[in-house]
Amino acid sequence: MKVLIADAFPKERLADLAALGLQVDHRPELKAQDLPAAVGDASILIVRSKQVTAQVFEQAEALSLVVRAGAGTNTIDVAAASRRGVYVANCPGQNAIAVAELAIGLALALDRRIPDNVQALREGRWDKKAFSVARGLYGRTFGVLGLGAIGRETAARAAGLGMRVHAWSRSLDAERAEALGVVAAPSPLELARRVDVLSVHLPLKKETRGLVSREVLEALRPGALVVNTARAEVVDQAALEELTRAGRLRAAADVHPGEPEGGRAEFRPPMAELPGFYGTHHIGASTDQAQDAIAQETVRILASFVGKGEVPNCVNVLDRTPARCRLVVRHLDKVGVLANVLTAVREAGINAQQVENTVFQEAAAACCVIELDERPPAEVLERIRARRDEIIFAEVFDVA
Ligand SMILES: NC(=O)c1ccc[n+]([C@@H]2O[C@H](COP(=O)([O-])OP(=O)(O)OC[C@H]3O[C@@H](n4cnc5c(N)ncnc54)[C@H](O)[C@@H]3O)[C@@H](O)[C@H]2O)c1
Ligand SMILES: O=C(O)CC[C@@H](O)C(=O)O
Repeated sequence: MKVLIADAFPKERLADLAALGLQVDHRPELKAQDLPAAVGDASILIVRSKQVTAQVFEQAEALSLVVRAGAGTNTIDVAAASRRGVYVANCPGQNAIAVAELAIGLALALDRRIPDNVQALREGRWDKKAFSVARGLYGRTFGVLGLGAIGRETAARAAGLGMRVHAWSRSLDAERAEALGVVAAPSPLELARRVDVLSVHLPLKKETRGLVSREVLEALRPGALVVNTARAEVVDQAALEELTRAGRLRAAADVHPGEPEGGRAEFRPPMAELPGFYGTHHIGASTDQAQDAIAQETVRILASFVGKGEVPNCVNVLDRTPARCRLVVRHLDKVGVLANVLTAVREAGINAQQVENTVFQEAAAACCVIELDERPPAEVLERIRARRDEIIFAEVFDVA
């Protein structure tokens, strides 16, 4: 089976992939626009931030699995993958510590203006007077937006600095907040009203695009710090720029609108030159520790896929099918029994969405649950039950 790796990948893990019997083609220099042609007859594609467009899924007929060697899957056209029955998996949590370390580093850098300090000395300017102005973080309030893997690691580190941590996450209740050592805010807006530092850790989805809106940013206290290591599009960039330019907020971001996909390019993010803004080069996940953890997880996903046909961390299978009812058939575990049941269903023009067969001890009997588009007419059920030499029980249940 062929694997194309279209981004950087640690050397030792390339050997692990080869040891799985995979034919590995490592081409980190590939551009996103070349991917549709480059995938060729590969069955598996591994990418970091490289865009995987619908065209890839339309052209690459052998493609079965795309692994995002990272967390966010917004760079992959997951809907197009789903239409072609291609699995998309990611490596959740594996780079969380690295990103949390950067988020905290950026908050500290903003408070003490560390990059400007360094820059001034590089230019031969001693300015203890100007650089002695800082509020300090201890005892202040740190806001976490999105308490997933990175949000949780960031919250723990902010607490370690002696900060009071408040958080908003869509399913956060007071009990879970207490267990995580944070105070739950009922909305992003209310979180913004409470905090001195706002750190963004939400994935980019249609519901989160612009979630850190002008209203949320304006609700922050004057002089508050905003740190975005998630995705640029989650934050209203025009409002952030305006409020930073006005000196109302200070901001740091690891992610930028229209950032280049490769390692080196000419790029001037619109806010890069503002004195109250620090930008880094989308390096949140770029520590040796994180990259090795990601690569090991990628190897685990591929080992499971080639060994068992199972895809860990798959992000594009439905949790629940659109089925309206469930046909439950207990039957003798013999050749052709399920084919007979499915034939009866098919001849009624009903689509089977999902089929799961579990076998009783001693493998003499089994139970098959078939999720169906619609309720089969009574005569179909009678036809199935009529095969008394193989069917023990058959009934239809509505899916609640
Ligand atoms: N700067 C970097 O290098 C870097 C590295 C890794 C991840 N990231 C970004 O950080 C994001 C978060 O990563 P993570 O590992 O914490 O992911 P995660 O899946 O563990 O956490 C995401 C959080 O967002 C919440 N969420 C998901 N969909 C939502 C929605 N529609 N509305 C509101 N909340 C929603 C989830 O409940 C969860 O709490 C990634 O999606 C990625 O965009 C950036
Ligand atoms: O691979 C990278 O460098 C970035 C990864 C990061 O954005 C992620 O979502 O995991």
